[in-house]
Amino acid sequence: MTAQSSMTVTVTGAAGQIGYALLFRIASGAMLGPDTRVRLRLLEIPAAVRAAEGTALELSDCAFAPLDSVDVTDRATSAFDGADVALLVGARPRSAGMERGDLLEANAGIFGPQGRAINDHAADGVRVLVVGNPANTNALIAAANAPDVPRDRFTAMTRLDHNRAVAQLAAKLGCRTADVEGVTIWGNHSASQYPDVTNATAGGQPVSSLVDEAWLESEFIPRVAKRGAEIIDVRGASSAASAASAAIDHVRDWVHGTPGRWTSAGVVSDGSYGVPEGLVSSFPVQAVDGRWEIMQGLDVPDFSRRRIEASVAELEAERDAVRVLGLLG
Ligand SMILES: NC(=O)C1=CN([C@@H]2O[C@H](COP(=O)(O)OP(=O)(O)OC[C@H]3O[C@@H](n4cnc5c(N)ncnc54)[C@H](O)[C@@H]3O)[C@@H](O)[C@H]2O)C=CC1
Ligand SMILES: O=C([O-])CC(=O)C(=O)O
Repeated sequence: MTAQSSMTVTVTGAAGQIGYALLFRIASGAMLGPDTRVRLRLLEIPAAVRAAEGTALELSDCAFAPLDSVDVTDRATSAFDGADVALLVGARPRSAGMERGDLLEANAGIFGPQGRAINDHAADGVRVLVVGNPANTNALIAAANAPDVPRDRFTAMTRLDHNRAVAQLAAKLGCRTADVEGVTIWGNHSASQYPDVTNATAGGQPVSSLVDEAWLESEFIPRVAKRGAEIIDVRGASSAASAASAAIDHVRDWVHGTPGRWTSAGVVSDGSYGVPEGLVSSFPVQAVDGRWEIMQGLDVPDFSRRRIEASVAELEAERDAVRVLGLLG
C-alpha cells in the first residue's frame, strides 16, 4: 500500500502527553508523507475535550500544508468514522493500590468499545496501532471486539523498545544508529520483553562479535527492558516524545514499507517461533505492500528461546485474565 492522497487519522487520548507530541508530527506530514492530506479526529474523555480543542487551535496555528481538518469529540463512533489509521493512545493508568487484573479490566472498558466502534465505523483498510498500556493485551481486546476487521490490522507498539535497543547499541559501539540492523524485540511491551541482538549487525559486523555476553546480559537487556521506568525516574513523567516518535516510525513503515531491513512490532501471532496463535506479541517484522510480515527462519538459540518463552507466558497470563472476565468479545 502506498499512502492515499488523503487519509483520516484518529488519535485517542489526544489531550495527553503523547498526544501533544504526536499530533503536530502527523499534521506536518512526518507520518504519512508530505503529499498525503490528513483529516485528524481527536477522541478524548469529556473532561479533556476542551484541552484537546486547545491543541486543535494550535494545530491550526501551525498552518501545516498537509492538514485538512481537525475534529474533536468524546464519542468513539464519530471519532473512528472512516478512519484509515487509528492510534489508540488514551488508556487508564495504574493508580495506587490497583492490581494488574483491575488495570486490565479498566482498560478493557476502553479498548472493547473502541474495537467495536472501529469494527462498525472505520474505513475498510483501517490500520490500528495500540500505544496505551498494557499495549499488547489492549490490542488483543480491541481486535477481539472487531470481528469484521482482519486481525493483522491490529498492532501494539514495541517500536520504542526497538529504537531504545538500537540507540543503546550505537552508543556502546560508537557508531551511528543507522548502521545498526537486525535488532528484534520479542514478547510483551513490559519488563519481560527480550531485546535480541543474535542477528544484529553494526556496520555489517555481527554485534555478537563486538560486545561481550556479560554486557548484553547484565546491562543491555535490563536497560532496554526497564528504560520506561528509568525515564519516569529521571524525567518525573513517562516517555512521551520518544513514544510519539516511535508511533510515527511504526505507521510510516507500515504504510511505506521497510525495504531491505526489519524492525519490531506487536502483531497477532500466526504461531511463528512457537508463540501461540492469536496472541499479540512483538516479533521481527518487515512491512511489504502495506502489511506486516513476521521474518521467518531466524536463528533462535536456547538463551533467546527461554527469554521469549518467559515474556510470552506473561502475555498468556494477561490474555487468560481478560478471557476469564469475559472481555474478549
Ligand atoms: N507502548 C509504548 O511503548 C508506550 C506506551 N505508553 C502508554 O501510553 C499511554 C498514554 O500515555 P500519556 O499520553 O503519557 O498519558 P496521559 O495520561 O498524559 O494521557 C492519556 C490521555 O488519554 C485520555 N483518555 C483516557 N481514557 C480515554 C478514553 N476512553 N478515550 C479517549 N481518551 C482517553 C486521558 O484523558 C488523557 O488525556 C499510557 O497508557 C502509557 O503507559 C507510554 C509510553 C510508551
Ligand atoms: O511505563 C510507561 O507508562 C511508559 C512506557 O510504556 C515506556 O516508556 O515504555
